[in-house]
Amino acid sequence: MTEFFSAQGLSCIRQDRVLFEQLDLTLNSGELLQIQGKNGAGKSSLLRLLAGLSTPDDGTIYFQGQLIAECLEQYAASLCYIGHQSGIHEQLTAMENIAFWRAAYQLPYVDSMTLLGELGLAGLEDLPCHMLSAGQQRRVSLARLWLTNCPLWILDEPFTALDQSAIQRLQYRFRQHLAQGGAMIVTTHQPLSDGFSCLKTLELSYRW
Ligand SMILES: Nc1ncnc2c1ncn2[C@@H]1O[C@H](COP(=O)(O)OP(=O)(O)OP(=O)(O)O)[C@@H](O)[C@H]1O
Repeated sequence: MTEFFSAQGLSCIRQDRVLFEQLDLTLNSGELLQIQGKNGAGKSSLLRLLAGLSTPDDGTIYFQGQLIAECLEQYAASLCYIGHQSGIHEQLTAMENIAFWRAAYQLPYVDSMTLLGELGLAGLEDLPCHMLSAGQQRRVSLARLWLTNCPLWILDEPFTALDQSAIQRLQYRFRQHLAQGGAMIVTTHQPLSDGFSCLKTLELSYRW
């Protein structure tokens, strides 16, 4: 059977420092890989490689049996990557950001008011996002996870700036995605709650 996602022999060098080398990982449908490590260990750098946003110094990455370097467009269409940056248009409202993502990614209709209400943003739908707090902006950014039908999610510190209720809601969404056969790779300094039966962890050690 074709593996869902795998990487072999990955190396990454930044400013003459080897962040990691000869790194292997595999991910199957329904699995969550949590990448942990100290500040500067190379977690975001690894995620950017896995998302196809940068090129490894060595090694190969496969998605559904194909080298991602050889199918980047198709890979990008299967991937929902949310990095440190919120990725929202700050001059636009939460409603307008959702409308933009729906149009850009040709996503099916969604009741944006209801979704924003579920995300705890009721009453704030029509404010430009630059007027929202950091946690509220993060919630708008993460609304994409309720819109997307991409099978692979790669999320860099998704819990940053979120309060406990938003973290719980987000972890519930993670479980839905995994139960539907999706897979995800996440960096977080926060422990995940119980209930992730298919949790793998990878500890990146800080190398000098
Ligand atoms: N584009 C780049 N050019 C040069 N150096 C970089 C680049 N990206 C990252 N680095 C360096 O690589 C190292 C690892 O950075 P990275 O952001 O991957 O760490 P991290 O584990 O995600 O850290 P944190 O937990 O603080 O987010 C850092 O020392 C950083 O300065």
